[in-house]
Amino acid sequence: MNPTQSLPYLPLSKSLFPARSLTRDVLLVLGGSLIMALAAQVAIPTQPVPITLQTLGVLLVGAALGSRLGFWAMLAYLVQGLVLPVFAGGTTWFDPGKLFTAGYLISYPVAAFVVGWLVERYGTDRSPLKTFAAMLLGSLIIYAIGVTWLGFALGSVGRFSGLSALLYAGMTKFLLGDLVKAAIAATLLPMAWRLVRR
Ligand SMILES: O=C(O)CCCC[C@@H]1SC[C@@H]2NC(=O)N[C@@H]21
Repeated sequence: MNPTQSLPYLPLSKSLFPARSLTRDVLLVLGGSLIMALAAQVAIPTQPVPITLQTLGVLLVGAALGSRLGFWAMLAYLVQGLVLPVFAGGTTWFDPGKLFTAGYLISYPVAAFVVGWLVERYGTDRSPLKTFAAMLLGSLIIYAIGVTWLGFALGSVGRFSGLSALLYAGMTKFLLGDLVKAAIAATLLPMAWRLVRR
């Protein structure tokens, strides 16, 4: 049995396309990974970690696809990065900068799963405030994994210069942007639901 079957709320995509089929799921997963690839191209190349729209993409795709498909969409995105320039600023896994940003990328399936599960369990995407809170939790997961990885990566090349420098380079400088992204998601998702219910 599908473990998410008994959860009380449908994510947006399954409400729009209720007929279950493998084709629907594959198209949603590919669509989700395409949104990520596009979001990654909106990037400001700061060092060692760029500013990008990926976090907004992860959280929106996770909420709209639900836990299972959101997870698979992020996994598909990570696999595409082996051969296609789908990561920040048109890069692949073979870009040297991935030494520092791989932790963020690896966190995306986990964050999308958790945000999708919150939607399916509590209907968080129906309310701006709950969407905002779910986005912050998703971001926390991304930073927990991303910053930990970044610390080890900087250490491995002799560039680790203390916890506060690490937190600034890997998290603090992005926080204002994250609040804006969470606010955008908190506006878009409940608005989409209002349109769907018409
Ligand atoms: O190399 C990549 O494609 C991944 C880039 C990771 C960017 C991280 S995600 C969280 C934080 N917010 C941003 O805007 N940038 C960093």
